[in-house]
Amino acid sequence: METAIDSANKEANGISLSEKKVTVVFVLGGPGSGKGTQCANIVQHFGFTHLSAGDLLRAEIKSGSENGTMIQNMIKDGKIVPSEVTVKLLQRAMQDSSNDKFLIDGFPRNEENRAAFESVTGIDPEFVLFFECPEEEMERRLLSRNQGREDDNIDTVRKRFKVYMESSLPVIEYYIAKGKVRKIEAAKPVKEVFEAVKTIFTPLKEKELYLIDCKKPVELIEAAMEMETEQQLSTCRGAEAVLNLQPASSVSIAYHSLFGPHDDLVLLELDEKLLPDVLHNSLMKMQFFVLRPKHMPLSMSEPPTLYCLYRLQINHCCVEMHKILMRKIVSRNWWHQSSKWHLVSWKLFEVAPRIDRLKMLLSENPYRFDDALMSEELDEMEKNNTRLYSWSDLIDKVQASADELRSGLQALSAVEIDGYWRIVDENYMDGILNMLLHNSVLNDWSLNGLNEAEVVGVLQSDGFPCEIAHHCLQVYGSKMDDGMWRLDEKRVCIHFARGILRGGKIRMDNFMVEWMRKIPEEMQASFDMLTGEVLTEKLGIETWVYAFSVSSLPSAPAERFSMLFRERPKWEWKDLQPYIRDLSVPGLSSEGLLLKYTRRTQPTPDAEPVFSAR
Ligand SMILES: Nc1ncnc2c1ncn2[C@@H]1O[C@H](COP(=O)(O)OP(=O)(O)O)[C@@H](O)[C@H]1O
Ligand SMILES: O=c1ccn([C@@H]2O[C@H](COP(=O)(O)OP(=O)(O)O)[C@@H](O)[C@H]2O)c(=O)[nH]1
Repeated sequence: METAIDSANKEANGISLSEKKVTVVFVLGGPGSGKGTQCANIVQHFGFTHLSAGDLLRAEIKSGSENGTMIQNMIKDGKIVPSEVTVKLLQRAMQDSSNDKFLIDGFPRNEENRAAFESVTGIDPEFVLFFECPEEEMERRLLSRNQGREDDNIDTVRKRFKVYMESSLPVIEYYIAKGKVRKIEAAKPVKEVFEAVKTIFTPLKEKELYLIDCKKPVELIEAAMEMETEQQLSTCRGAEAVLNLQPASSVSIAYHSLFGPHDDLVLLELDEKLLPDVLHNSLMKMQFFVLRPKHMPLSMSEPPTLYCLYRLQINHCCVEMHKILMRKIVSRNWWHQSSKWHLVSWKLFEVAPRIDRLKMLLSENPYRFDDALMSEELDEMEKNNTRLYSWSDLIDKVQASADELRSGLQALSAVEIDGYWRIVDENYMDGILNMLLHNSVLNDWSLNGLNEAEVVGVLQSDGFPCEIAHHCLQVYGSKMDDGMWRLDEKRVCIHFARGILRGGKIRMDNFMVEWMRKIPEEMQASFDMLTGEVLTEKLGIETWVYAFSVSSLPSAPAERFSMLFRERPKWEWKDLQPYIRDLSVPGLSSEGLLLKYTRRTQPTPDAEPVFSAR
């Protein structure tokens, strides 16, 4: 019904459909599936205007229009009224309304309806709400609808079902292929059906969103932001889209029936706490699942990070992420049964792993001399209270695959002690390295041919735990083919340089003297070794040197560049390069990175280019 305010608006504004941005949701489903009933609920909760094509046609008959008799006969026969009539009625109703959100119920009923609406109004529906209901249930409902409708008799009902199967279902299939269909299991009680409907209409921001991490880590926060742009949810290519996800690309996937029979995917189950809800078909909980490409093996001994499901809660101003560990695999049959699940959209977005988080976690509680003393006595209680992380804790907390985590741990020189991954305190490492070097002099060991058992034995007798002694060899040396270890000149020299610079900025000449004094006699240090570790600065005629290690910088490019430009507003390429060469952003070359985050200037054509903040 047009309200007084509606008419006033129309008069004042003369709004035409093309001038206002209109949101349309098509509500489709067989006759008696409950479209009208649920539309009334949606109107109340979500502020849409309900336009029932059938009601508009019946009103047209009542109004005594010239088409009245034709429409009446068609309805009596369960046939579809010509598109031009229906589209005109719908168009007029939308124009006459001051609302801009419409539920169009019972239309388009065939391909011709759909094409005519699209070409006349230029409107593409936001999505299609599809009520799926068995025919017997629809028939039962129609025959007891009791609204005095001429077409709710068994003969016309059968004809309507036939028309629905032949003409209307293809329209639904058309929208399924476009990823626009949100299917509702409509044979349940009205209230339950509405619960499912509600989750579809609830604005994304208020919803808990569940993202799948397929093949590669997924940037959840960016993904969530992207999801807020509704248009981007519309492109959907089903399971193919997941399987073909290219690095650095993003794709929206609506979960729909095209997924179901896909042979390459299996469904994985997740947190046990959620299982009862899912199994009992509580539609509210249906967002929880994970797709796993079948060709990827799943090892249950290691949590399968590659295929984890993330739960995202978007509050007013912050985005919180929880990863839910999967605990069980659910059989494939379950997947097939899942066709009744309602539709959820995801956005996948590939990014580099979050290794910074690993550094942060392990730095909370580095392994120190005290730990070595108390390791034996540390009971479980204490271990739980101190921040220690096992492999599975890290897999759970760091957004990276198992391989990426492994190389991240290696880059941090982390070591597994008593089942927990630890970074060893620098002073402690300094102590053990010095002890090794001291023993090499005492025992006349060559730093190019260290016997593992002998070194570890001696270090143990000096009070270092066996794991730490092995770790020392690993961090500062490499194992040779003959099983002996050789200390790596560069790594040892860098270690001592870092130790000196921990005290702060120092004059270059003093630094060099002290550095040479510290390094073992057999080794040769050169300042080039410290690329990416130190920066120099001219103060008057003196050159000073200070620690600025690439390993202490964040791995996210934006943060990395901001830190670099905070350190120095201008960088020459030779200085900058060591600090960015490890950055990797899927889909972005190093040139691309520079373009994105720096401004390049070249005072004269043959001068070195200089990079500053964008
Ligand atoms: N979920 C439901 N369970 C039982 N009866 C229902 C349900 N939804 C609707 N009905 C009843 O079924 C009949 C058909 O519903 P209606 O909303 O008019 O369907 P449609 O608009 O799809 O033709 C109505 O009498 C309605 O009260
Ligand atoms: O776009 C439409 C919508 C309805 N109808 C006619 O109106 C009847 C009743 O449709 P309605 O959607 O009101 O009833 P339902 O199918 O939901 O029971 C249909 O059988 C058709 O004959 C039509 O021709 N075009």
